[in-house]
Formats: sequence, C-alpha cells, structure tokens
Amino acid sequence: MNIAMIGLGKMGGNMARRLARGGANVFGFDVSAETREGLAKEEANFRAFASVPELIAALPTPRVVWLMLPSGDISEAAFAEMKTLLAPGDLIIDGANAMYKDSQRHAAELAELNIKFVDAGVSGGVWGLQNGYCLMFGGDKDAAEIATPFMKILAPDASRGWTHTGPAGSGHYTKMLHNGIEYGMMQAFAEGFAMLKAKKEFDLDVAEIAETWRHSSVVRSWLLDLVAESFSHDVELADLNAYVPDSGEGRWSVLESVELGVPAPVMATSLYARFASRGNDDYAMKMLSLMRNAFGGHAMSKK
Ligand SMILES: O=C(CO)[C@H](O)[C@H](O)COP(=O)(O)O
Repeated sequence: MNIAMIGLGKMGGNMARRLARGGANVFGFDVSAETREGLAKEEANFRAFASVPELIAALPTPRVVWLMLPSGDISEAAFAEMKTLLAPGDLIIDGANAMYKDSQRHAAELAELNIKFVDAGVSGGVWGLQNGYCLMFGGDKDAAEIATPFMKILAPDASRGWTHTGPAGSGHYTKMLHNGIEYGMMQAFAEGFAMLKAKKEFDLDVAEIAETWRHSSVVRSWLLDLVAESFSHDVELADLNAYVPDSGEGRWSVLESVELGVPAPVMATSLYARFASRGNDDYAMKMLSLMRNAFGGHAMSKK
C-alpha cells in the first residue's frame, strides 16, 4: 500500500506516522526540510522528498495522494499542481477542513481529467496518532473503495471511527457540522464553568467539579476530559488572553443554516462569542453606553 502525504504539519505529520506504523509506504512532502527529514529518520516506512514533482514521479501508479494542507489558497495551489502531475486513475484525498462546495468543485474539475477524488473530514487533533482519527469521507464508490484501507489504518481500529458519507462534498459537509457542534459544546462548557467560578459565595473547586463530572454524568465527554486535565494544572487561566480565533467551519455552519432555513442559534451565538473575544463588538458596546446616556443621562465609562 503506497500513499503520498503532502503537508506534514500537526495533523499531516501524525497521520503519516500512523499510516507508516500501520504498514503503508508513505511518500511525504512538506515545505519544511527539517520536518520531512525528521520524519524520515523516525519512521521506517516513510520516505521524504524535496519536491512534489519528485515525489509524484517516485509514487507507484495508480497513485493515492493525500493533501493535508490549510484550506483556501494553499490547497488551491496544490490542486492546481496535482492536475499537472497526476494521471487518469489516480486519486486525490483532501483532508483539509475545506468548504464542502469547494470540494464539490474539485471533484467536478478532477473528473474532467479522470482523476478520482475523496473529501475527508478528519477529527482527532493532536491526539490522533495515539487514539486514532475519526474520518468521514465523501466520493464516488470506486474512489471510496481505494481510500478505505487507508481510513482503516488511521481510524481507532479497522471496524469503527470511519464512514463513507456519500457523494463528493458530503465528507466535508459532515465535518463542517461536526465542528459547528464542537463550537456549541465548547461554548456551553465555557459558560458553565465561568458561572461556577464566578459564584464567590460557594468558593467552588472547579477542577474537582470537572473531574467529578467526567464520571457517569450526562455531560461527560472528551472535551470535558481535556478541561479536567487542564484544570488539574491551572484553573485561573491568568496567562491566557481572552481571545479565540476561528478558522472557517463555524462560519460555514452558520451560513449553511441560513441557506437551509434551519435555525442554529447555538452555533451562531458560539461563533459570535469568538468575534466578540477579538473586540469586534467594542463599537456596538460603546454605542449602547452612548444611547443610555443620551436618553437617560446614565453615566458613561470613559477612558
Ligand atoms: O477540526 C478541528 C477539530 O475538530 C480543528 O481543531 C479546527 O481547526 C478547529 O476549528 P476552529 O479553528 O474554527 O476553532
């Protein structure tokens, strides 16, 4: 079993390791020579290449190429390059957190060249090497069949943690909503623990509560496991800024809810909380203060 992994960052690097340890021959490329050469020293079944054309020339046909790159411009450039290097019958698996409509477009463009395509949502984060990844992938039946043995290595075991969701685009659509749910769950934990912490009267031990809730409670979950582990070291979070980025999936989930006319207030509120964390509601809050002052003469807090 041969597979190329293009992009050996936090996700791609560990996925390459898991594939190599699972018996696949992994042909790897990353823009960082240090990263790709380091992996080659670590893993017996991994070969590093200094350029994508060299890698593709060495990869036995029909080729399977897994792109594990940031979605957007970097992925688009990789697709453009792949179109010039791959041949009919080859397969591209896109593991990025990509917008599903982009994946539908990629599938159509590649089909014109008789190149197969699978869009794979990958969850598991930095723990995937150890625990396995959760994989949800879309694509035609024949493309999915070629991809499946690799999914079985990446998953927690061959029988679970992966699913062929349907046609091209459905894998990334499923992953988008997985992450939309993730936003809501994270927000709910954050709000609940903030309120536990704010109740000075009870002086609650929030680390102890997080740990306790891990066992048989309705809200036990891997997210809570991670919270409890972090709280066992620090509950004050004094070193952190209250600033949360987002990288697309939450926005796309909310936009999709509007397109479908399906209400998703939790996802929307969770997304807006992140915008607010960046100061994007400062002007609106200043206006609230101004209007209260204008109609009621209420004091305004000034710099
Ligand atoms: O896919 C993931 C987890 O399932 C990623 O960690 C994701 O990038 C997190 O999304 P965001 O940056 O928008 O919080």
